Amino acid sequence: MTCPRVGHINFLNVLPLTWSYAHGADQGLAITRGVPAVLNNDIVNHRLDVSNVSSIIYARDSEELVVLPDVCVSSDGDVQSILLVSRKPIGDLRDDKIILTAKSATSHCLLKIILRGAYGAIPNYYVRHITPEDPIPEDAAASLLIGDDALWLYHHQQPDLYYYDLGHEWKQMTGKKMVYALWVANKDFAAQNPALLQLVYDRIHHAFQNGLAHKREAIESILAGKPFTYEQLDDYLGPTIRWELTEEYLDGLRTFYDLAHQMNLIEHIPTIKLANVQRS
Ligand SMILES: C=C(O[C@@H]1C=C(C(=O)O)C=C[C@H]1O)C(=O)O
Repeated sequence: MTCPRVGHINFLNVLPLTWSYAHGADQGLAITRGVPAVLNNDIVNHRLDVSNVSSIIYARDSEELVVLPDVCVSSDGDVQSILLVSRKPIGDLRDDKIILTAKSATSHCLLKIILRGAYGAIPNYYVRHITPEDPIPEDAAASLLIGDDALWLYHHQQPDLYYYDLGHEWKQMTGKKMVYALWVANKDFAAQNPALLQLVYDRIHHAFQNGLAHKREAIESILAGKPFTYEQLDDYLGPTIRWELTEEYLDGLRTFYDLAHQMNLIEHIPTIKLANVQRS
């Protein structure tokens, strides 16, 4: 049996899954680790069979993909790790230059929707590699960071800069939950390999449950190599980041797709097609 090729975004926001993969759940899976922008590209180009990807990618390629049920990366309000850091208050940004992290896709759209919809601003956006230690280049007014970079920045705020949590801003603007990442499978892989698809779904779904049951151990296992305290990660993983793709989260995702479409960020509003697996 060939191993399904599975992508894994190596951010702390999926630590329960990372921990489970390190404790046997990766058996029989060929796992590729990377940042969202790279894995987004890999799944669309058939270099992966299943991956967690930026949620906007499904809207851009929904004809080729199916969504795994029950798992996602989301928040109901504050997310801590999708952050706009700015030299001026958000309401004063107009046609300024804003740098977008090259790691992301969903947060780029989320920021454009929020700045246009809630603040009437249409800034000039540029995609670049940025580091949390020096987040806003000289020539720019603000920067957007995601993942562990943003979480670090969230905990190391400078008094002369302004910080905006986009999960918070989204909730304020729409009243909805927000889904940042989905697990998707290539449609051909799903159609031709139903047993392997079921295996990957079971593995990922159980791995989250198992990783969460070992939350303390999972956090302690990575503390030495990461610039966060136990308390910061305990708060981030669970109350803040959510992983259940329930109807309420799907509703938030549909609103995101609607608004992205209104702003011409996606060509059509996709119907969310769930993969045909036995739910566990
Ligand atoms: C919550 C987050 O969501 C991430 C944001 C993504 C994006 O902006 O494309 C992709 C995957 C998610 O894991 C985060 O960055 O911490």
